[in-house]
Amino acid sequence: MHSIHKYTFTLQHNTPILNDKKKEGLRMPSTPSLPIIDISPFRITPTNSTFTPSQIQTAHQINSACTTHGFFYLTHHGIPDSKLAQVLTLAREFFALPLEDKLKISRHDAGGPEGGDGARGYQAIGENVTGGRRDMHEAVDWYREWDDVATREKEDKGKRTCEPLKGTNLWPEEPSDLKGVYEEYVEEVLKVGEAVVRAMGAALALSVNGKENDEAVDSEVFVKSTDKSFWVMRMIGYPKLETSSPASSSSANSAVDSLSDAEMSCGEHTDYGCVTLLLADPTPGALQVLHKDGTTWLNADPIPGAFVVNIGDMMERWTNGLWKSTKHRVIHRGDGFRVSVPFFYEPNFDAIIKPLEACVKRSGKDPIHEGSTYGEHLLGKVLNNFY
Ligand SMILES: O=C(O)CCC(=O)C(=O)O
Ligand SMILES: [Fe+2]
Repeated sequence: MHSIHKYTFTLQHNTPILNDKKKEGLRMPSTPSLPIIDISPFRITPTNSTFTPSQIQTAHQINSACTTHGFFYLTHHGIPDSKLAQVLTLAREFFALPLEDKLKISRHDAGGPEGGDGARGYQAIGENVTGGRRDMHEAVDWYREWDDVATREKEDKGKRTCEPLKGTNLWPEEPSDLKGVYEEYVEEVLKVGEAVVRAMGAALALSVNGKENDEAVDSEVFVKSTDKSFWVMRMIGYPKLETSSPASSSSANSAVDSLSDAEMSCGEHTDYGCVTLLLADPTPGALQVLHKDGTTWLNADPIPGAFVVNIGDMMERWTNGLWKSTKHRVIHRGDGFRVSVPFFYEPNFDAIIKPLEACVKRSGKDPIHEGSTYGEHLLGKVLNNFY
């Protein structure tokens, strides 16, 4: 256990708050913080296989961030602030609608008469469950559309039943410009995702290749496996939690265990895919990231114009655990209604994800997984309510 456990972490300053008496004679531990990474060197398609000095610098920062935290801030990604603001404003406008309007695009179970696919659509507050507990948020999910969707709809001849994940996206009528703005946003954020996984490939190649390995990492491996990314975009609304704060604690377990199921905005989890690009409104103190020590929760407060980026379970599998997908959670006790729009930049549905040979050797461990397609992994998640 920590002898000093009452720290408040904020991202810009990371200042541990101690009372004056305790400050005296105390050697301050180094304060953890999430790194800030400029992705601009990787926004251009490489013309040859050598990296520029600025790419090498960014790649090293990515390797360090993914090894240490699995989380970082991403700047210089090319999406204007005005566009990010528009996406968040539209989310806020949608969630402010009467429930009956939001229910018009409800998510339904796959195979049922409503034509749901168990994945796309709106979930009201408390419908989403994480780790067996109801999450106090509402959300709409959109996925990459299938290329053959028009043919399938014709063949369906009005039966309106659907296999898991095989439906089409549900867009609200109001706000009327939401669909157009969000579809444009998807195109832009896909480019950011590509730049990030290109940088991650470079980071891995630079850190692993030539280090007692006869295998090398192809730095384009993630770009190739995500060129038809089966992405998910989730628009989330969080009402302020009404219940009182749990006993102040830096212990992950005691904090979680003392909460009833009504008290989590989004329960502790890792993301199940490749790379998450999180856009969130400025509400501080809501998103918390579990530090490597396994007990300290760090506030990942938004930095204006930056994405909070984290790696998911598929990246951990690819790297055979060299990079960890980190636990995080949302506890929104701040002011007002919080909105966030995470974009999950995922592998292609049929991409086979298994530990890269060079990473297996570097890790000195047996492969952590025998390999499966991303689609199989995702279907397992959908069928088990994303456990
Ligand atoms: O809203 C947030 O800040 C994070 C949401 C999240 O972790 C998720 O949807 O996976
Ligand atoms: Fe998450």
